[in-house]
Amino acid sequence: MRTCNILSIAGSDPSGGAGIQADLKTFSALGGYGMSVVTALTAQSTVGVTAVQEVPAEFVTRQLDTLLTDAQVDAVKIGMLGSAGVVGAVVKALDSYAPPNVVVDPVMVAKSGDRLLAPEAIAAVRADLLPRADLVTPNLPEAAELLGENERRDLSSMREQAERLLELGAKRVLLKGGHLSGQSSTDLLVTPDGLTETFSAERIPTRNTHGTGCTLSSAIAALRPQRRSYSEAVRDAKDYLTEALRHADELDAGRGKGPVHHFHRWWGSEA
Ligand SMILES: Nc1ncnc2c1ncn2[C@@H]1O[C@H](COP(=O)(O)OP(=O)(O)O)[C@@H](O)[C@H]1O
Ligand SMILES: Cc1ncc(COP(=O)(O)O)c(N)n1
Repeated sequence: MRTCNILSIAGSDPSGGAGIQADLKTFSALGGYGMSVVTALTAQSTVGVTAVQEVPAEFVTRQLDTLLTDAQVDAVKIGMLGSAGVVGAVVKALDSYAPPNVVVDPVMVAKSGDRLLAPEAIAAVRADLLPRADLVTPNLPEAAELLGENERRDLSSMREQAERLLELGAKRVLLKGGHLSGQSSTDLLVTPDGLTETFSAERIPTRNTHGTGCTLSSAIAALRPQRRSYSEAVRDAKDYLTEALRHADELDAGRGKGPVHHFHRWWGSEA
């Protein structure tokens, strides 16, 4: 079988912990061939984001058209989009090229607290992008923003919120519970057939969680073409992320919230 092409449409993080850089490392670690369309440049370290330079929407379209008229992709991970114009450019490309396995991580705010999506672009993500997603992977604050509700922090509210997110049009929702406290870190996968699956992992005691969301969504995109279902891809992606978190303290990438460690020797070669 040929190696799967996995495309990341996301912003650049020079610290290498999140964004395009994390996505490409994840794709490689999991046996995919990584491609990338850059939507924004950030000036960013483990401490925070000091500036954002958007890529003009027309140039995002140019990147997508140039790539997708040539290459066939097996999955797409969508991360930071920045503005409503860029959301529109990505939506147009999804309609034109209909790539399979579209995983949307609706990135809004970095771990450092800096905004990565203009507030006025949230409506475009909700109305135009979610209905084109095979899977959307919000964290708890993003779920609340998309639903226009207050943030909830317990499992039964998470279940209700995940079901309401499905009504916005995504085919599946993985609501991530990394922002909860407790001994385990639990995410919920909800599909339109009414099935809810719980994915729980040991909570790793580290402050080095920069890029966990980017890594999880990229791992799902890389694994979905290599697995039988989203359920299997999410299970293995979460294992990969948990191990990347377990090894995060081995890195020294700055003074702030450090990145997770993409290191495939410990993850095995099954993928
Ligand atoms: N300390 C941790 N130990 C284990 N898993 C974690 C930890 N923190 C986050 N996760 C997992 O990382 C993924 C991303 O989590 P979350 O923090 O909710 O999203 P985001 O990075 O988008 O804010 C989820 O699968 C979550 O369960
Ligand atoms: C370019 C870019 N994309 C996404 C994130 C979110 O990652 P995190 O929530 O871990 O800070 C980020 N910080 N930078």
